[in-house]
Amino acid sequence: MSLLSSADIDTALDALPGWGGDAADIRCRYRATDFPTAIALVDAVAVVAEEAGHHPDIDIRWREVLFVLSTHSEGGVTGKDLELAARIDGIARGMSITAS
Ligand SMILES: C[C@H](O)[C@H](O)[C@H]1CNC2=NC(N)=NC(=O)C2=N1
Repeated sequence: MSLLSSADIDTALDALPGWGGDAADIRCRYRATDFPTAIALVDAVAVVAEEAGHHPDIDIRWREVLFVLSTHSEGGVTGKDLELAARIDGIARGMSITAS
């Protein structure tokens, strides 16, 4: 997949509240009610990431989880990252977890 411009990324991220980024990577920090729920979010994301063969960088701090996506082979953001961001957003919504 080819690299996306900052303008393309901004437009796509309008549909994903809480997500932001630039041509280098896209990111969102979610805040769960507690630590086990944050880990459950990471666990659910791990399943779809493994299926997709595309894996977020994840920073877990108590009940907050930061997901950072980029396509390493391309050196920036591609459609794969937008697809995974949309999947993560859907999982978080399903668990009633919102961006912090
Ligand atoms: C061979 C394998 O599919 C690649 O190394 C994948 C693994 N997961 C990945 N994840 C992310 N976020 N970016 C990549 O470029 C990437 N490459």
